[in-house]
Amino acid sequence: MGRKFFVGGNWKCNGTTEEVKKIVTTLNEAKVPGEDVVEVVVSPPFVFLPFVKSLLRPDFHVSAQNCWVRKGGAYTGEVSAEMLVNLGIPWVIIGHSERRQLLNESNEFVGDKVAYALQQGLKVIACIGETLEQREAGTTTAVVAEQTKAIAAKISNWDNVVLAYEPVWAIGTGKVATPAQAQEVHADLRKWVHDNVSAEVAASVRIIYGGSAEFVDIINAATVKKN
Ligand SMILES: O=C[C@H](O)COP(=O)(O)O
Repeated sequence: MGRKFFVGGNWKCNGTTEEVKKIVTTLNEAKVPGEDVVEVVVSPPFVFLPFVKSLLRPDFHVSAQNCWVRKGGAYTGEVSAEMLVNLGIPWVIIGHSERRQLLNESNEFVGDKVAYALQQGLKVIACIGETLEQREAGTTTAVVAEQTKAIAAKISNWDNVVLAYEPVWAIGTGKVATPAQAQEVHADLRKWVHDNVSAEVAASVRIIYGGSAEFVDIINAATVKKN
């Protein structure tokens, strides 16, 4: 069977109760293929998670944007994987470039977080991606391989992992990666997983593009082409 499509929305540190309500109302009215074809996951800030979960249609799911690296305890300001499980939150984003860059989360720390979240029963959207400097230096493949290696070193079961390729130069910059650029890195990544994890995981793991994207009106594009 082919890999199921995956669509995610990271709301980052944005929103008010009113805005969240509006977005969820819009999402609830959206027409999408069934859950057997595409998984739809939205990732509001922690404080809105239970609220969004309670309003969101049941075929769409919620994700946290982060969680603590180990069991909860005296870690002021943190939210543990156990708490997310307790709230019925199925997904968590780990290793987003904003956390890697602004909060100095290292590859190793991200690997530990992914492993701990998976152990607790969460599904993980693990983010990787290169900076503009790294791309221009021709090290994109090596950088994403190194980031993936740090995760692979800590986990043995990839069933609940989605790899999100998020080029840092195409996040909040107004720049977007072309489909060909994203596809090239995805292919390299899948090859890395094949050679370093297993052929089975390489065939089954979902790799998604998570940088900014250009809106393409497929229906209009098809009409123009037809005419
Ligand atoms: O997690 C999503 C990416 O960081 C894309 O963010 P952006 O659409 O704000 O550039």
